[in-house]
Parts: sequence; C-alpha cells; structure tokens
Amino acid sequence: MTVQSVTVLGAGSWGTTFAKVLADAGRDVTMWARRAEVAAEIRDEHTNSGYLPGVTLPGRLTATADPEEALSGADAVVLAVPSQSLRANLTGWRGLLPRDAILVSLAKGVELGTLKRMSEVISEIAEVPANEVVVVSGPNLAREIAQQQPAGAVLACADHDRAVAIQQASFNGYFRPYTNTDVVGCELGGACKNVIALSCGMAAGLGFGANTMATLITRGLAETARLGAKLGADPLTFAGLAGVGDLVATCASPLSRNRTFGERIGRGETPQQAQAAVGGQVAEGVMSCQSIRELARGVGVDMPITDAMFRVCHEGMDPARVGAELLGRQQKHEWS
Ligand SMILES: NC(=O)C1=CN([C@@H]2O[C@H](COP(=O)(O)OP(=O)(O)OC[C@H]3O[C@@H](n4cnc5c(N)ncnc54)[C@H](O)[C@@H]3O)[C@@H](O)[C@H]2O)C=CC1
Ligand SMILES: O=C(CO)COP(=O)(O)O
Repeated sequence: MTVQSVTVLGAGSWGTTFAKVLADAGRDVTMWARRAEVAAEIRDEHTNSGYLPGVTLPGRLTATADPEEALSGADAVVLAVPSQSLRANLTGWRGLLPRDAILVSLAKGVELGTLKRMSEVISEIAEVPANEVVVVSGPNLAREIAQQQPAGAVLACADHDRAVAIQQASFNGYFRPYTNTDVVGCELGGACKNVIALSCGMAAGLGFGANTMATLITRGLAETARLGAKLGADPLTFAGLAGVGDLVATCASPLSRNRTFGERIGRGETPQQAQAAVGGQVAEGVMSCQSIRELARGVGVDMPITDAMFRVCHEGMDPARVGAELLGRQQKHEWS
C-alpha cells in the first residue's frame, strides 16, 4: 500500500499544517478550502495567513475550492474539518471519494446526538469498514508543527497496514508518527483532552497555579481512562502520546484554542468573547463536553470535570462555583 497523492479536505490550522507535513515528507498534496480566496492564497502565495500567519508552505502543495478536482486520483483522503460538521461535509463529498483511497481523520471530538466517534461517522457516511479508517492523534499543536518543531503523533487503525502506509507518507525530519491499533482509546484521548484543557484554562483564568493544573490533568486523565476502559480501549493508550501526551500539551499551552477559551471564561468573559479570542477557530471541547457527558452517562461512568465543563459552557454556571463543587465532592480513594 503506497501513498503518493494525498488530498486534505479542510484548510484550517491543522489541515494546512498536516498538508505541509505530508508535502515535506515527499507526497503530492492537494488541499480543498471552503473559501476560494484561501485556496488561491495557498496555491499562488504558498501561505494561509488567516490560520498560520508567517508560515511558508511547500511549493509542491496546491489547493482548490472544487472538491471534485481536489479528490481526483487521491491515494489517501485526510478529513480536516471540525467534528460537528464532519457528517455534513462528508455527505457532500461521498460520491467523489476515490475507490480504495485510505480515509484519515484529524478531528478530535464526539458527535452531538449520535455520540459517535469520528471514525464511526466516517465509516457510516463513506460506507467503509470502521477498521479501515486511520485516526491521527497526539500532542500536535498546529502552529508548533508548522514551524517544524519536533513532535510525535499516533496513527491509529485496526488495519495495521493502513496505519503503516500513512506513517510512511507523513514521517519527516520533524514529525514522528507511531502506529497503534487502539482506535477507541486514541479517539477518546483526543476528544476528552479538549474538555480537560477548558478546565485548565478556567483554572488559569481564576488565577490558580501549577498544583491546580496538575490535579486537573491527572484527574482528567483518570476520568478519560475510566470512560475508555468501559468502551473497550486499551488502558495503555492513555499513558501514550494520544493520552497523557496530548493532554499535557493542550492543557499547558497558550496556543491551545480550548485552553484559551477556558481561560477567557475563567476571567469572566462571555462565551462569545471567548470564541472571538480563538479567532473563529474551533474549540472542540465546548461541544464535546456535552456529547462526552452523555456518552459517559449512557454507560454509567462518572466524569466530574467533564460534567463541570458542561455546566459552565451550556448552563452558564460560574466557573469558581463549579470548581468549589468539584473540590467538595464526597471523599474517595484515588482509584475508585
Ligand atoms: N489546530 C490544531 O492544533 C489541531 C487540531 N486538531 C483537530 O483537527 C480538527 C480541525 O481543526 P483545525 O484545522 O484546527 O480547525 P480550524 O477551525 O482551524 O479550521 C476548520 C476548517 O474546516 C473548514 N470547515 C468546513 N466546514 C466547516 C463548518 N461547517 N464549520 C466550520 N468549519 C468548517 C473551515 O473552513 C476551516 O478550513 C478539529 O477536530 C481539531 O480538534 C487536531 C490536532 C491539532
Ligand atoms: O489537538 C490539539 C493539540 O494536539 C489542538 O488543541 P486545540 O484545539 O485546543 O488548539
């Protein structure tokens, strides 16, 4: 299985950065951008200034606003749109996907309503077996990778050969992808850490320091792993790049949209102000705290931090009050 020609559908921060990763690894990459002017800028100026200011894109990377043109002849198709719009976008592209192309998901979220993971949505809409979808996860803040700062990642697929094909297609001097067959664990790790990053941002906005952050990260990992174990994930995944790796990077970095959104809320801003602070880009945790909360409730798993984020983001509760309630919960054993 050799991947030379790759289409990336979505020209936001991570779609553009992952397209650069692939091009720097020697692939021929065509991007689809929703707006014609963004496609023209990528194609003609080799920049995407709205999402990655100051970054020069490789000359071999091209772009179009026409999905049919973008998808023609692709060996692999990378889906790089936000989780809650993936279903609608993919439904529009369904008839254009080349037969036998490997489908790759960059999105980190759980769909509202269906409570499906992204590989499940892709499998349903594209009518491919779920075990053939490759999921990209790990500590991958787009801007750092676009600046070619070293990072690891995980390519998860039940079909190892497909993961290896994408690994070969994306490995370069600054991006080191590992394969993993635990798709459930990698997807849940990526979706849940966005919610925990909201909480770390709120703690920062409230003026709390490293102890509070470490507590939220560690207890966030505990509730993520509880959900994962219940849904069939390998517990070891949460000790890896798609678990603790992504969680630490996102919770600690001011580049994270989720952490930034939470910090603004912690400082007393409205959700509209917090959204403006992330420049119109997606902060997946704001929607995923609702879907993950419902997913957890459905299988009887307690996720108190996720529940707290739902109450702040969707019920307008004061983050300081929610924090005090989290601290005041019934005392328990660390692992119960
Ligand atoms: N930015 C990052 O550092 C990373 C992002 N991710 C994940 O990758 C996925 C995509 O993220 P980004 O590229 O960063 O998002 P973004 O907000 O920067 O860009 C989203 C892209 O999707 C397009 N799009 C198409 N249909 C859309 C719709 N209906 N609503 C909104 N946008 C639509 C937008 O035009 C834009 O090009 C998300 O699930 C995110 O969690 C994963 C790892 C790193
Ligand atoms: O997934 C990410 C890093 O791995 C990006 O996080 P944000 O979406 O919070 O910016």
